[in-house]
Amino acid sequence: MLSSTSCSFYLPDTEVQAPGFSKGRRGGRGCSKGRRGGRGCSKGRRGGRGCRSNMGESGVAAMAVTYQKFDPAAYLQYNYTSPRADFERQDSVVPWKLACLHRAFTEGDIEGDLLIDVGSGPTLYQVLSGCEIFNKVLLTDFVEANRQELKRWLQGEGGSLDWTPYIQHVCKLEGRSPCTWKEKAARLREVVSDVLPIDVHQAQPLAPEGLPPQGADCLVSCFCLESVSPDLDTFTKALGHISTLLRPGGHLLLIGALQESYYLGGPDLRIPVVPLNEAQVCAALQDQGFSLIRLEVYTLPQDMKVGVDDVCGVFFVKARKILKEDVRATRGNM
Ligand SMILES: C[S@@+](CC[C@H](N)C(=O)[O-])C[C@H]1O[C@@H](n2cnc3c(N)ncnc32)[C@H](O)[C@@H]1O
Repeated sequence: MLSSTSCSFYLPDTEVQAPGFSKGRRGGRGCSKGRRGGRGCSKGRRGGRGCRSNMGESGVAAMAVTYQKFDPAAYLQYNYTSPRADFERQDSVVPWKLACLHRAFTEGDIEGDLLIDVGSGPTLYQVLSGCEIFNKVLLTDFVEANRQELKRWLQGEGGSLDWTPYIQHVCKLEGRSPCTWKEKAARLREVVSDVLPIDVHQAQPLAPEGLPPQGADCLVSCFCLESVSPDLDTFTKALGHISTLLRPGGHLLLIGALQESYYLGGPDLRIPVVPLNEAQVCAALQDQGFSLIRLEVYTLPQDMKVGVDDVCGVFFVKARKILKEDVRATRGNM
């Protein structure tokens, strides 16, 4: 059985409930430890707004420098091979992420033309379900080496990781034979129209050329915002920046680390992460105009803690960008 739970949160004006979910074995708040809850001047629910300023900005600049040393092949080896990606194991984290994404994409409420993946890194797993729904998918990353890694796979040159077992696994989730994996790989190569540079710390994270003015129909982003933000305030702001890429009413699928303070982006490259708990994720979403549909939590089994980070769990969020008229109605009620 997966160490997965769905959670309910009661925010000031929103009841956040996981519809149609039964509580998991742990029945509650997953891996919230309350042990760190933010860095530097972060305090309480939102993490001390008053102290943002130079600290956040210099932290962002320092992270940009650190990321120039990111090693795609090492990162893939640490996080996307066994035991974290063991398709024979029900409680392995990668199959859990693929199942969350598959379910979210196939519930019938996500549709449109354009899917943007924010901070793709060197990975493709996050768009394996969405590529069947959207005719256009944009992959994005800050680091040139990651964009090159993705382009190599898209051009059929292989790459640092063999994605075949991932594609086969998603074929199975879709009720198809794993033997059809080549069709799915071809579909992905067909619909990914570009691999673009992005910076989530900019008010306009992507160059606007070629993007529809109304925004994408769906965003997916995995392990990006908390891994590039020096504090909770910067994380929340980055969420607001990527929200500008999404049309009102569009969906956001967000996967991230819980209570993680660092991960390895290469041998000897410790990248700091803002440690988050579920309530902070929910508060940031509400702050930036998202209405939460579902939050699920996966707790890492002991043997999945392989020493490349201090992650404790993983959250999966399905949310919707609030329509302008709903924002007005919400404000009217305040
Ligand atoms: C932990 S990795 C996540 C990669 C991948 N999405 C995954 O699920 O494994 C964080 C990614 O954020 C990217 N990144 C770093 N700074 C960024 C920024 N300012 N804006 C957007 N992405 C950034 C990194 O290059 C890296 O690929």
